[in-house]
Amino acid sequence: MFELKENDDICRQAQNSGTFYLFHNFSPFLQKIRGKYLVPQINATEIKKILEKFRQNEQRIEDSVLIGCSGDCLAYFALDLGSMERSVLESGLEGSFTELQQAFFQLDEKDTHLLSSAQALLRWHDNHQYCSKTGQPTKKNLAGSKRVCHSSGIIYYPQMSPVVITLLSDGNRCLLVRQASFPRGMYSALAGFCDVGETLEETVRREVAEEVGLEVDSLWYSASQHWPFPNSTLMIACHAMVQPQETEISVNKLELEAARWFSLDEVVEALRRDPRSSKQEDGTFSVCLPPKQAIAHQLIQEWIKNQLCQ
Ligand SMILES: NC(=O)c1ccc[n+]([C@@H]2O[C@H](COP(=O)([O-])OP(=O)(O)OC[C@H]3O[C@@H](n4cnc5c(N)ncnc54)[C@H](O)[C@@H]3O)[C@@H](O)[C@H]2O)c1
Ligand SMILES: [Mg+2]
Repeated sequence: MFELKENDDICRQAQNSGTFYLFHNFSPFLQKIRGKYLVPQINATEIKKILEKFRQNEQRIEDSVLIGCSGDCLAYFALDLGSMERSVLESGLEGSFTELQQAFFQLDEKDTHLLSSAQALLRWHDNHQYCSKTGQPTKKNLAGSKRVCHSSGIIYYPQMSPVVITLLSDGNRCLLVRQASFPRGMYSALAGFCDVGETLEETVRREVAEEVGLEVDSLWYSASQHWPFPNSTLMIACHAMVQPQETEISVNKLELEAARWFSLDEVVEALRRDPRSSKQEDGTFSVCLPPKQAIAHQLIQEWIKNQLCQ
């Protein structure tokens, strides 16, 4: 990856043997076969044919960005054809440009990872076309790993915002929260963006105090994931404990709609429930939890495992 990022000539060669994922205004090109989404992988020759068919300059392939590399050094690229007519492209390519969020939870792990990195990188380039100091256009290197303002020499690198997500426990129960924007009935672990200069531990303690008014006693790291919604974040997942005698919650209603402690049985039952069928006969929604693709799900699974091992 380093050579591909740093050397435009090597990257150009890799484009000729690489695999491309197409987007249109940040929506990936997908095919739906027997109810399942497939992510077509297109090679450089096919991309050039598509560009030729739609009377686009072959050079447009150089607008693509590098999003990864396979074990046997096959490079993956993403190309956004947003300036072209969407419906014409779709009928020519026999598939459709689908909102990432719509397909995300039905795709294979490798595809979700590549498509979310691709969308984040394409968005970053779209938002950084001008130097914020000089106002002059910036130019991307071939791989898309940076943009340079040739007037000031400033180099811009793609960024993600760090977010901590914490599953809080009092030893017997775990704390789950919901924002008004979550799907009905859905509860998740408590999340918050890192402030500049903060350590992850400080963010966990501050967010827990701000959102539910509790004091974290101890915490430990679990895992991380890139999360593309609504913008590119690096989710850093932690477990944390409060003292069992200090569990009274004070919900910050500006940030959360609700927060409460859940027993092991309640969590196990909620995890079994399909979020799509959590609506009850009286119109209310049963508690449901994030799907397996979200790191919150992994934290909850780990907590259950720990409780069962006690
Ligand atoms: N993958 C998962 O399992 C999972 C679960 C829960 C939340 N999340 C994600 O975590 C993210 C953060 O959670 P939250 O909304 O509770 O955060 P939060 O508690 O920090 O509240 C969001 C507010 O923080 C401010 N903010 C500070 N820095 C920001 C930045 N860089 N970008 C946007 N807003 C910023 C804004 O005022 C925003 O309204 C969300 O984007 C959400 O999608 C992911
Ligand atoms: Mg939050």
